Amino acid sequence: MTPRWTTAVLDTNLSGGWAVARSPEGFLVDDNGPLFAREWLKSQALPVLAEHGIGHLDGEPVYLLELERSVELERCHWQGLRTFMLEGDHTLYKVLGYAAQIGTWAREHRFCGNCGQAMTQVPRERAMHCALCELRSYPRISPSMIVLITRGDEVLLARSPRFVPGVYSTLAGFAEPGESAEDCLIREVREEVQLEVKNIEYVGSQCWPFPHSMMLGFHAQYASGDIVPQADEIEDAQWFNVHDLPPLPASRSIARYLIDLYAARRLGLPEPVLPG
Ligand SMILES: NC(=O)C1=CN([C@@H]2O[C@H](COP(=O)(O)OP(=O)(O)OC[C@H]3O[C@@H](n4cnc5c(N)ncnc54)[C@H](O)[C@@H]3O)[C@@H](O)[C@H]2O)C=CC1
Ligand SMILES: [Mg+2]
Ligand SMILES: [Zn+2]
Repeated sequence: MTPRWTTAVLDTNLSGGWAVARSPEGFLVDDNGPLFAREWLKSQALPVLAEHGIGHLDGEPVYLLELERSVELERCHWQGLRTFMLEGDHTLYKVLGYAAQIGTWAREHRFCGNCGQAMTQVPRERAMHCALCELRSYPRISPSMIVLITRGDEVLLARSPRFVPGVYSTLAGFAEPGESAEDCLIREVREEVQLEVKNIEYVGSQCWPFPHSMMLGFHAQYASGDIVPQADEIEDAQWFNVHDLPPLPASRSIARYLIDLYAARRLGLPEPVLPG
């Protein structure tokens, strides 16, 4: 089956296609959603910082207008990426997630980090280029480990003070330079709950464009130790029985998938599908 959405570096000098507009307040939306006829959108005198050709949706070219600030447009409002993740068409969320990552990265690489000159978009490649010192900057992706630790029928779930009240999730953390995925996982688990784990197994991954994480999902078994939650980062951490789980993260998150997958296997239920 041909995928509905494929990324590409499109020539912004060509006309036509769809466009999405993004400001610090999210994506512009009208009654038909966030996709607008590009020529119409470009005629709206928006404060465009940069335009990026980002790919094809159902065969049609899609562009991003990255705006300096949000503006009022009749019958339109602004909607954050998280809302698109939580509800609505998953393919559209993938388009917007990609657009958000490209928009953020290009915005944050307008000037060369090496010599300070203004950078320009490279034609036909997703890169920013400095003509003075030849530095090329590519989109930033931050690998993060996420792990479900289990002990028989029990799973270890924790709360960050940033979570919605009541919700518990798996442990996660960013890789540091010099670490393997496993090193990172072991360090994060020690830092956040002071436990040791064994039999680490890779399960699957997910792009998490908030703002540029690549989630690498693992399952690990409890080896030793007593839970000691990390001050400030972890508000509470507990063992929960798979028959009696607390409120869990959003269904499209890999955190939820890791929990649902383990629970399904323990309870002999059909396995969930990893949301991309
Ligand atoms: N898709 C999913 O199911 C889930 C995704 N996540 C994501 O995983 C990521 C890591 O989770 P946390 O527990 O918040 O991370 P963490 O345990 O590493 O702590 C966050 C801290 O790391 C630092 N940090 C921020 N960006 C960084 C970067 N790019 N590289 C290195 N350090 C950085 C900051 O000091 C920040 O306060 C976050 O982006 C979070 O949104 C977390 C849980 C579930
Ligand atoms: Mg963490
Ligand atoms: Zn430079």
